This record gives sequence, structure tokens and C-alpha cells, in this order.
Amino acid sequence: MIRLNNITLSFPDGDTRVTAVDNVSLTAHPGTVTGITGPSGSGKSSLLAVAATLIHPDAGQVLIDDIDATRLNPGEATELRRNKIGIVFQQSNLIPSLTAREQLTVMNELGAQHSRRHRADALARADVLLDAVRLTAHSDKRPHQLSGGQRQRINIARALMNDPSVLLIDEPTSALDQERGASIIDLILRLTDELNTSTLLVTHDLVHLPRMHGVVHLVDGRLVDTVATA
Ligand SMILES: Nc1ncnc2c1ncn2[C@@H]1O[C@H](COP(=O)(O)OP(=O)(O)OP(=O)(O)O)[C@@H](O)[C@H]1O
Repeated sequence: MIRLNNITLSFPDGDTRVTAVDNVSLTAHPGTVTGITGPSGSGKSSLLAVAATLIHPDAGQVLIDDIDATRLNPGEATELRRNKIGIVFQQSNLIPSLTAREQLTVMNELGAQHSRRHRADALARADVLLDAVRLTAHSDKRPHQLSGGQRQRINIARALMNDPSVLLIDEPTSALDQERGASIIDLILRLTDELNTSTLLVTHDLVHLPRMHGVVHLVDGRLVDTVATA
């Protein structure tokens, strides 16, 4: 579960500061997808970065499975992120020289020795996830041999490699046409259900919102509306 309590975040802007996120609270339960929407510049990506523990907020708490990430030192926060949070960034950052399977197994090589899986376990996990995202037949292909939708599926599978309880996804459909976008949303809904993740999904694509379990709407960094949908 992820709970954001009264998050405020500002950035320096000349002599003043711009408030990117203004006193926002939300909770996402396991097995649910919460959409975060709002106009450009409304603070969606900033809020996701705070949830990911990549940016420390000016005020507020980030509770991941009841651990307050804002009280951890940088090393502890990195460990928490590695073990409990899967992140799919807006920009795909697949490594050009690696196959689809290696994009996943390389996750296991990063981070502290004690938290790594045995190589055979990592391979087995990668194959389960490649199957879950329907890419088994493409396991040995490199990014340039795959479509945009297939690359996005690998990004999602990779974020799930360490079995996170929280899945954070920024604009997963922005580079895809409507049909491929809808199929990525299908995938995220299914994996959230099967793997019981608490998923936050940033999107400005309103067509997908009715399919989510809840939606929060940001304007100028403030939460203006919370809607339970499904
Ligand atoms: N690193 C930064 N330094 C300074 N200001 C920033 C930084 N990141 C974001 N901002 C500002 O914070 C506000 C919120 O930006 P953010 O990227 O979170 O919005 P967004 O809703 O994700 O926008 P978009 O839909 O265009 O991606 C904006 O005013 C933006 O200019």
C-alpha cells in the first residue's frame, strides 16, 4: 500500500519558488489502479517522483507499507525503492544492447549483493514476467527489433522484477495509438490484480480513466477532485 499524506513540493524559480505539489494526500490499496490526471504542469510527474522516493518533499509523509520513506537516510531509501517500488518512467530507458530477457535480469545485478536473487531464480522470474506481458516469443530480441508497445511492455515487466508492492507509471500510453494504449492499460489493470500491487498511473488521456479504481485530479499542484470509479 502507498499513502501520501499532505505532500508539498516546491522548486527554486529565480528569487522565489514554484509550488509543484500543494498539500496533496492520497491512498492506493493493493490490487487497485489510481489514475493521476490534470493539465500540463499541474504536478503529476512531481507527485510521482515524491511517491517514488526520488525527490524529498518539503512537507508531508510517504508511507510505503507503513514505512515512512521521508524519514529514511538515502541508503535506506534506495533499499526501500529497490525492494518495494517498481517505476516505469515516461521516457523508456531500455539498454540498446540487451535482449528483452536481459533487460529484466540486469535488474538483479544492480543493488546490494545480499538482496540479489540467485541467477537461476532471476531468469525464472524474468520468464514468468515476459509471459505475463505476452512477450515470451520476443525474449531474445533487442529494443530496436520491437514495437513501441512491446518496449513499453518490457518497461512494465522490468519494473515488476523485484516483486514490488507499489507500481508507479508515468504516461504509459503517450507514445502509442489509441488501440495499443488501451491494451497497455488492460495489461496494467491485469498485472495490478494478479500481483496485488498498489498502482499509481499518471495520464492525461481521459479515455482510460473510467477503467481505473480511483482518479485524482490535480490543478496547479492542488488536488481538486477524487473520484472512485470502478
Ligand atoms: N526540476 C524542476 N525544477 C523547477 N521546476 C520544476 C521542476 N520539475 C517540475 N517543475 C515545475 O513544477 C510544476 C509541475 O511540473 P510537473 O512536471 O510535475 O507537471 P506535470 O503535470 O507532470 O506536467 P506534464 O503533463 O507536462 O508532464 C511545473 O510548474 C514545472 O515547471
